[in-house]
Amino acid sequence: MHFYKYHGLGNDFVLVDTRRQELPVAGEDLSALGRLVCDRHFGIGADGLVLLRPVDGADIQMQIINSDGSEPEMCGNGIRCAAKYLYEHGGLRQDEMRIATLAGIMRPRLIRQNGRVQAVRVDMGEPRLERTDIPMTGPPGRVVDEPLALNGGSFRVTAVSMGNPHCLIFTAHVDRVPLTELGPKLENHPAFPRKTNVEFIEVLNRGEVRMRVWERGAGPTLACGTGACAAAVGGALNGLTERTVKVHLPGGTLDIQWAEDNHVYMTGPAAEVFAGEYTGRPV
Ligand SMILES: N[C@H](CCC[C@H](N)C(=O)O)C(=O)O
Repeated sequence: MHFYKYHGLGNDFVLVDTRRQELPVAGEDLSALGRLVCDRHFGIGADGLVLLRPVDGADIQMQIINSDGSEPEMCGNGIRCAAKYLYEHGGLRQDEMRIATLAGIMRPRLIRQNGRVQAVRVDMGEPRLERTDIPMTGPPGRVVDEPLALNGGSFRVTAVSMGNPHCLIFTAHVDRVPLTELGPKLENHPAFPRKTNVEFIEVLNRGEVRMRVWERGAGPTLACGTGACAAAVGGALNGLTERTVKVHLPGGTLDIQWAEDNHVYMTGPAAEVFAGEYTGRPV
């Protein structure tokens, strides 16, 4: 199976264009393929598998498989990588693209200089704030600075969906958060019927935050695009930031704008690392 390896600020993906080849899976067992391909010892190694497929009503469809084999609705860093791949290798020589995902049609726009893709600005659509849309259990309404019981205590959380669920916790010192202890407990908290991504956010000023993320189905990653979008929305909802925010992650910085049209725009890089052939046994 021919693949490309990309990353968005260190959040890395194996990218497979299924228009040109069959997948080495029996019976579409994509979960098993995702787990194997993403394994950093028994496979290629990545936070996720990005599959590009033909589709009606958009330029292409992007399907994501997390490294634990689960299938999320959307992936922000992944869609920037997909857009760059499509322009440079995938035969889509256009700057504005429409990529169908389970979270709806996303609209990346390439920012090019000297023929190379320097960055990608993605219209990530509207945030979902209603509790049932996160989804999260509890009474109807938004989840903004609400107590969530954990470990015998409670955390003040804000919940935002960008098609995939995000549990945001604002903290004074993000470097002191025991991410590997709290991440899985919050990811699997019973209040989130479809689990959740978890973001710890330190507000530096009204235009900048620092963030660490524990991703649903992937664990700690160096960056999370949908998480950065959720953080900008959550910061504004809590009155802590403006609606245009620089989100500093361990892997780098994303520029997020929650615009007046209620769409969230994410701008950041995408990097091609290598191309290769997966010659392991089919799954
Ligand atoms: N693990 C995430 C999907 C990938 C999101 C992240 N890589 C991004 O850049 O948005 C989830 O299950 O919702």
